[in-house]
Amino acid sequence: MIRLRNLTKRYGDKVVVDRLSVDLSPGRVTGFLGPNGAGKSTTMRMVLGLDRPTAGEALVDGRPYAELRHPMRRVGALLDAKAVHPGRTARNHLTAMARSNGLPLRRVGEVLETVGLSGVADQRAGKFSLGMGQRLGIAGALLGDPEILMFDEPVNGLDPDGVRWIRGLMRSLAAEGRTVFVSSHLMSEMQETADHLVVIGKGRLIADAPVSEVIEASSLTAVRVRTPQPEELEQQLLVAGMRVERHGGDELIVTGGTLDRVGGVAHQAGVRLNELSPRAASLEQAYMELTASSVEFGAPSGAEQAAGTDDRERV
Ligand SMILES: Nc1ncnc2c1ncn2[C@@H]1O[C@H](COP(=O)(O)OP(=O)(O)OP(=O)(O)O)[C@@H](O)[C@H]1O
Repeated sequence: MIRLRNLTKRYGDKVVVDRLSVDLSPGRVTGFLGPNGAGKSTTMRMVLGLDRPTAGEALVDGRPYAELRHPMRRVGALLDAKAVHPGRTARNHLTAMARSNGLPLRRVGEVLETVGLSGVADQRAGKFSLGMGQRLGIAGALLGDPEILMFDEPVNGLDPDGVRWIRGLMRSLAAEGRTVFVSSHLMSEMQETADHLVVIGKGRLIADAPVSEVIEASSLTAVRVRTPQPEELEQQLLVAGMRVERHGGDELIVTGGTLDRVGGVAHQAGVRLNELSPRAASLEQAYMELTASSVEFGAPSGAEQAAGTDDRERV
């Protein structure tokens, strides 16, 4: 378990991570999302003791990383896949890591197998493609067979096959009861891979919730209803505080209410329904709304203009 308590990092005047308090639980993949510069890498670096918090703390199994007796057996991380000596072979790189951390050398062969690099284990890492480099970085993270894994943008630059492989790997690590914490900018990928999300913007917590809740909270998540009595139902839904759009003769698109609530209102009003179905927003749409006011770099998006600034309160 990773526990962040009021974790704060300042560089000069700039607050990069701002009083972040989150628990990352075992047995699930937690996606770590936020616009460029939001503070994701800095947070991960503080968990690993690579950056010192200005205030607050990042605890691994109740202790700061620096106080762990066998850190690589507790936490494995991929932060920068390029942090490998280019002249070393994959096997030598992992062997050196295993030796310096007191890990059994048999793990080298095992993790090379897990990441699919056994066939190129004796080639120099400097000659590796981006995807092979990522796999080698992941092998390093797995070397100590740790309960906690952190991956900073692990699918960066991977082909679809590699992306699918990483998804399967993370799911299986979580299914084994491990804590998996992964940052990514690929929302469709996170929607497939993560169980839970931590979203930050400008260093602050915006959301800490299951993926399904983040999506449900989007204003674009709606309920589609078809009824032969659209006027009557619209009236009752408006009275119940929901928003209704009429589409065609018998179709209503309802926002601001769950499937159950819409069904309940129809039932109470004695309105017959021919269809009652969810229209889920994508995680990307939900994310764009949530972070609209936290994007530091880049042009404002359509979602930002549409979403206003209060949406982050909803999750
Ligand atoms: N050593 C440093 N000195 C000064 N500022 C830094 C340092 N490291 C990071 N920052 C600043 O902290 C902010 C957060 O950076 P960080 O890399 O943690 O964000 P991120 O969410 O991982 O971004 P990205 O998605 O672009 O990787 C940025 O504005 C960055 O410029």
